[in-house]
Amino acid sequence: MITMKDIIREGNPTLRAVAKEVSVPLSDEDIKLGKDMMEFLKNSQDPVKAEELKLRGGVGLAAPQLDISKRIIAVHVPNGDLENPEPTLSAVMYNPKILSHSVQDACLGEGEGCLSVDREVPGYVVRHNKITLSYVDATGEKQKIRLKNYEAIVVQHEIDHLNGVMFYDHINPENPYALKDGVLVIE
Ligand SMILES: CNC(=O)c1cccc(C)c1Nc1nc(N2CCN(c3ccccc3Cl)CC2)nc(N2CSC[C@H]2C(=O)NC)n1
Ligand code: NI
Repeated sequence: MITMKDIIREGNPTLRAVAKEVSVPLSDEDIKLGKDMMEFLKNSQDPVKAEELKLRGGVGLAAPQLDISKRIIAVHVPNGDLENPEPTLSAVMYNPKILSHSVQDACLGEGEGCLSVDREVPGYVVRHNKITLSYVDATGEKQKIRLKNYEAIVVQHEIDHLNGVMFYDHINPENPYALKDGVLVIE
């Protein structure tokens, strides 16, 4: 089971490497890794398990954060409405690729956090508001989906990890809260 000790932190060169595509059909090893990554996210969002295992909450995780330089991400975005247990997006994505995106940009009003960054880095992380994404799912099927707003932000953050990009690379050093006209701020 994955816990915080398995997650590498800034300074580890794997976080700055470009990860390798996984071969399809998926190996048993890559399928198990995807399952373990998804289990970590669910545990991290469970108050009892997160406390027990001392996990930081996350809605996304990329294999390079486990010192595994493979193009695998897991995302598990709970529904904002606590009454509704259905997540708005839950998937393990192999070889995810952004095919196209909106002109419209967006950012999280509260900035972004990362399980591999043990510090607050304030500022707007401007990303595409909408993306069209292809990936191979855990059954080996090719998928093509469209995402927007928070889900799109999370997936872009995790795909950045596959390309050695950290969220704060996108923050304007002169003015971390500078925003061009028309950027959607997502609260
Ligand atoms: C500096 N200010 C901030 O971090 C920040 C501050 C306030 C609000 C937001 C919205 C912020 N931003 C931010 N908050 C999150 N979480 C909110 C808490 N949540 C969570 C925590 C515990 C249980 C269940 C859950 Cl659901 C887990 C997810 N996650 C991300 N990111 C950036 S994209 C990948 C994603 C990620 O999983 N990071 C580890 N950013
Ligand atoms: Ni991250």
